Amino acid sequence: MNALLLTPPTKPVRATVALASSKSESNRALILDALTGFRCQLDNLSTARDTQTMIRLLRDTNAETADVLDAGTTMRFLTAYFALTGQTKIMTGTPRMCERPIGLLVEALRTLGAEVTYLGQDGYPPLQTAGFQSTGVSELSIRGDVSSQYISALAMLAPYLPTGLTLHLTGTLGSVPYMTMTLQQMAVFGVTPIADWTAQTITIPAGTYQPTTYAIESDWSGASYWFSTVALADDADIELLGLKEQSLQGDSAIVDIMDQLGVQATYTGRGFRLTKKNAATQIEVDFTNCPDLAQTVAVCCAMKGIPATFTGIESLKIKETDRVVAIQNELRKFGADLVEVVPNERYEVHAATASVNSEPVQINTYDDHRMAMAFAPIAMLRPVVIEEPGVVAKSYPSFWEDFSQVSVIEPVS
Ligand SMILES: O=C(O)C1=C[C@@H](OP(=O)(O)O)[C@@H](O)[C@H](O)C1
Ligand SMILES: C=C(OP(=O)(O)O)C(=O)O
Repeated sequence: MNALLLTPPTKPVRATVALASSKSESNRALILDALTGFRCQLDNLSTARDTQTMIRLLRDTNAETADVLDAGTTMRFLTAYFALTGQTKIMTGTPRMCERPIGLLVEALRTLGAEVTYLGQDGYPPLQTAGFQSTGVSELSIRGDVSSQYISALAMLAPYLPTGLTLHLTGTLGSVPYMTMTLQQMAVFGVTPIADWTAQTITIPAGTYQPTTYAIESDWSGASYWFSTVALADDADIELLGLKEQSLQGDSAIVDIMDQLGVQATYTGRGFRLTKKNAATQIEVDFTNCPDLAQTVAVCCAMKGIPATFTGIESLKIKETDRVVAIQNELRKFGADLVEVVPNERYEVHAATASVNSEPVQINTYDDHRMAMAFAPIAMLRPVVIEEPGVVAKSYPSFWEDFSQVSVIEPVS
């Protein structure tokens, strides 16, 4: 087995980290650029595999098949792109990707006039797009409580429909900042949608994106592991480069969450400096709008011994793995847990009980980059072995190189 042993620092933690840039912002910018005929200048595109896959698949116009691997945004955004631009393409991905639902998006694309056929199980990839003939539909309803990626995908393509599109979102909305990010990026590229979050409608006018220059910000989801590192270390001072004071990314919510877990974040003009402060004795967090932070915060609370109540984590079950189960399995190795107290609604994080100076604990990563990165900060307290560490390539390929600034890392078999 391929694994890394991470051991606790022997001196105060000091680091300056050039974070990976946001794969979410990058993947939107790439779709918008493609719709201008690739005439934009995109700066600081992410090195994340999800973004590199998007670049490759957009360029490879003659290929019959687009294999997105495990990239959710790439699957959802490209399905809408190929379907509504009338291209014939087989969309597929890893076995897990073929278990992640796409039925709501396909239904919407068919309503608009796209020909989409499932090649395996209905509602899931693989599928084939094969032409577009507008039905003239200019309004549709879609659930907003499964994945915001379906809505972002439709919104980005909507200006190219004959009369634009009004989306009526039903149910309790999740991941709203990701939709806002989409709409704000569309506006930068020259088409401005109007969202009414109370009425749960988004109106996108017909139009065309204009060539522009766009610079991608560093990734706040990737920043979260550094906040947790500071929260768990005895003495830490870390600067994260490339983050903006006002971000498009909802995961910048990590600043307020970690403020309660003992991390002071101060804007430096080129990013954020993280230092230590007093922590709360218990916390309550709703992850509806920032689901990718749940693993980071669960591990941090458990290891700091701060009891926490979590809501808004239902969508974790349909991500790279069932993240609720994965967190539970791995936290239990430390005597901690994530306990479902109200089914599908409310969870409690129970603190770790395992003593700190014992043998390394082996962490399974479930083909999920965030499992590897969320559990790594435990190395501030005790040795851990992270299995299949290469999973980080999905969003943050240089994570281990960066983490070697704060922990001794050695390969083990
Ligand atoms: O649009 C995006 O870039 C994303 C939206 C979120 O997914 P859901 O909308 O499925 O929650 C998030 O978890 C994912 O990592 C990236
Ligand atoms: C859920 C994630 O990504 P995606 O849905 O794009 O695969 C993630 O990066 O945590």
